[in-house]
Amino acid sequence: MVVALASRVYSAFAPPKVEKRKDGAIRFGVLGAAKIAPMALITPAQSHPEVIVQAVAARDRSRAEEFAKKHGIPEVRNSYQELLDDPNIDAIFIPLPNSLHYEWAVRSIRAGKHVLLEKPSCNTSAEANILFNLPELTQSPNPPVILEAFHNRFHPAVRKFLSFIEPEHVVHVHTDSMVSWWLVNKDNIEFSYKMGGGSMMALGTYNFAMLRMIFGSEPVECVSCDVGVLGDGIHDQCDADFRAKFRFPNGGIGEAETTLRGSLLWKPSEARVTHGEVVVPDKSLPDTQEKVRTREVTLHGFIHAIIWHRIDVKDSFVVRNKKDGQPVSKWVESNSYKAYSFAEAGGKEFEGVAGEAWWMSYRYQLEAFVNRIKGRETQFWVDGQDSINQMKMLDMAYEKSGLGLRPTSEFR
Ligand SMILES: NC(=O)C1=CN([C@@H]2O[C@H](COP(=O)(O)OP(=O)(O)OC[C@H]3O[C@@H](n4cnc5c(N)ncnc54)[C@H](OP(=O)(O)O)[C@@H]3O)[C@@H](O)[C@H]2O)C=CC1
Ligand SMILES: O=C1OC[C@@H](O)[C@H](O)[C@H]1O
Repeated sequence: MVVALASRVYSAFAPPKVEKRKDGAIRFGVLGAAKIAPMALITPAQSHPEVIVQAVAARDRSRAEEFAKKHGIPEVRNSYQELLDDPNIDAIFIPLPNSLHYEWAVRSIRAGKHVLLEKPSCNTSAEANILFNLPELTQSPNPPVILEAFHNRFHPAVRKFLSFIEPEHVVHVHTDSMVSWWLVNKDNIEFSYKMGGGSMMALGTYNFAMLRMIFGSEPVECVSCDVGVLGDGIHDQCDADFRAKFRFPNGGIGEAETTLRGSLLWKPSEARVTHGEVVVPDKSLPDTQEKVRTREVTLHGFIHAIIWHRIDVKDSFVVRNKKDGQPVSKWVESNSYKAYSFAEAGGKEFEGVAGEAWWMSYRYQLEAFVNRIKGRETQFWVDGQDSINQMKMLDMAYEKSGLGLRPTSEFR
């Protein structure tokens, strides 16, 4: 197991470099010399024959030059806008602070570029509503493609996990995620209100997306949202951690908790789903008895599945008398699964979906993004309405927390 992990992670971060297609490769421009850009785009692009990271722009040219040199990016532009104005650039990657996502995504779309937009897509649902309903996105022919970079949703582990879930029967979900305290400095954008900071924006949004996918619906209410702040009087509009509870249309409760000041050692994120009782047909039983199943499904590692993940499915069965509910027999069936590739995930719905065990979620995401641009089929996607709904959930939680929404841009 340790050898497999080491080999997988090594290949994920140092992937085989493939030859780029002479015609039709997508040329990316990157806005900002952001920390996440190598992992989210530059490294995954190395193994994609149809992706070339062509240029980068930073607020300060020398910073962009240094970044370009370090990551083998051939061109540097003097400003973000200059990159958007370049006719040789097909797609823009936006790993800017959250408060700038909306403006630069709108500018990119208006410049006719495809957009890979870091999560969360915007600062508020009001921004998301405008962005994902831009008229350019439905133009014909060849509308630009925009994708909120919810990388983990493209990983086979998440898709396999979802395949065990029966959304209408879900009664409770627990999700947690963390970043160790030593990875996030208080001067980072995560703690700047003006930049759209907060643990829900940075990390909790993954928990929220899991809840939305598990219930297969949108929350009707944020029942509670308790936040912790640094308490230094400077960064206190940003949640350093939170615990929220949502009610979904079927009456089920989804809980999410996250911290940006977690323990020294990493704990994989976790989503634990409890189903209510379901009567399972069983012809071998007499008419006076019924078989009932309750299922618990847990995904350990829903954000960084490439490092390690495990899916546990525990089915508890009871055969009982219909008349008085008295149990006749009880047993538990437990199984664990992993899915680093769609081939490993198995099953009809994953047949033929591309991937390698060493692909990071970002690489799976890039595959889908390119396929969309090329008009090919994509098995999984995050569409504009999905991103708008995601922002609505974040709005709900921030409103409930008392911290208030992150600032909405005045750019139109
Ligand atoms: N998908 C994932 O796994 C992750 C996604 N993210 C997301 O990516 C985005 C960027 O995060 P991260 O890479 O950690 O952030 P960084 O702080 O490393 O990068 C942000 C970039 O934004 C640019 N920028 C422009 N204006 C400002 C400003 N006023 N203040 C600060 N920076 C500015 C800077 O570019 P310049 O070089 O031009 O100065 C900087 O390089 C966020 O939206 C975050 O949520 C973050 C971590 C993981
Ligand atoms: O987007 C993110 O995903 C992974 C986390 O480790 C990171 O802090 C967060 O911003």
